Amino acid sequence: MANVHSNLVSLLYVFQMDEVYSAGVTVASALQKYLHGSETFWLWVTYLGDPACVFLVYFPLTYAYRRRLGVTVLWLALVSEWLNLVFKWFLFGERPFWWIHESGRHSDVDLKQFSSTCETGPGSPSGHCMITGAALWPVVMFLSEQLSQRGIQRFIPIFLYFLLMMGIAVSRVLILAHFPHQVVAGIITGVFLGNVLQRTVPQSRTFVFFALTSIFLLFGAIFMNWGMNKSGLDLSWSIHLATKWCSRPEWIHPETRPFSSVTRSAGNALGLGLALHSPWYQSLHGDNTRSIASDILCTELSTPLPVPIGSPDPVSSYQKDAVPWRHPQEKLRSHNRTTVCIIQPEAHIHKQPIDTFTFYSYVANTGKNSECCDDNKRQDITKPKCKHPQEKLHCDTSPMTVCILTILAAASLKRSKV
Ligand SMILES: O=P(O)(O)OC[C@H]1O[C@@H](O)[C@H](O)[C@@H](O)[C@@H]1O
Repeated sequence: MANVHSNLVSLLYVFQMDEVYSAGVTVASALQKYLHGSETFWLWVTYLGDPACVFLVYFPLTYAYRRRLGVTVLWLALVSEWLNLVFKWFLFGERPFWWIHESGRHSDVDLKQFSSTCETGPGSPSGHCMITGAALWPVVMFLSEQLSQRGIQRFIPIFLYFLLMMGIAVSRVLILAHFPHQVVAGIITGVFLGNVLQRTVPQSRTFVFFALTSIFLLFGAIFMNWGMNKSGLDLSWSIHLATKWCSRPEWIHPETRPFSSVTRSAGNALGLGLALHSPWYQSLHGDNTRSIASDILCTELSTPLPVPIGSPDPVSSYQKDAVPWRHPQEKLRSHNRTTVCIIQPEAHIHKQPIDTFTFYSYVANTGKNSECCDDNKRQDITKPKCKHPQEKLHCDTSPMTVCILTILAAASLKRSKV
């Protein structure tokens, strides 16, 4: 009886969600129609809302202005980015660019995809709205406090904040990355988190606190992922749908995969600890320009920490007209053997090289190009990693980063006699 009841509830839920998604598609279709011609502008707005922008642009800028404010922005960004992923794993939100195909609605509407459309994570709530919204909230509060003597002017930062948030929301719906209710949920959650978390910023905590936070974020997500997989939930469902319905394989970016954001949050927590505690950083403190430079460097260095995001080797750097090829079943026959398909497959049509991960996923999910390679059209490039000087640089990044961070951490611990 309980089973029948829960089945009825989930049926009702699916039915209602389909109604909501359907209404969302109508809104997206209207936006694409009325905002036709200004797509480049909206792609820029989407870029302004990208969580990556918080780490690489908003954080250094606010830090240069007020050290405390900068640290608050970074802390809020990394905590809300992690929470956003957890919400997404539990809420299973669809994205319009794949939902219209899966539901069969694509024949009723004429909708276009863009270069930023093909996000590979679940859609609910919007990370652009939630993470950027949370991270910028303390900036808004700070600015309106500064203007508190000037009467009505103190509302200008709040007005500009909501204008930006609305713009980001519209851009996400327009490019089919989100349904309207997902961006609204993102803004509400972002404002709420910004408000609550700004009171918990660990400005004067030890390096060990940041190291433990980093470990918690990384392993907490891995453990959660493992637990959900064990209980039968396939958390890569969104990656499969995104690669299946993205209209161009080169628009699927590995860095949008859910686990990339975990490594970024964990890396930034560690980077923040190092920035606040390393003697190297302390010696630069006081000189604003160099402080900013060292800050950006710390963030940049910590970003590619443990990076389980698939094959790193860019295709085009050593053989422009070839795409690495490995048939999913080929794995059974030849371990660690990568071959290059001399006939340029799908990527050639779009005149743009694509990376190995994207290509594998595209083939695995769409079944396209499966006839591309036969044995005499392949060139064996066993152990291709770091073959080209440019690739070497790329491949060497992670060990180098770990090495530098370890030295800095050791020096910092020695100095503080922990
Ligand atoms: O949920 P949204 O708005 O698509 O945004 C989330 C993702 O946006 C991507 O572009 C980022 O690279 C990810 O790290 C982030 O998690």
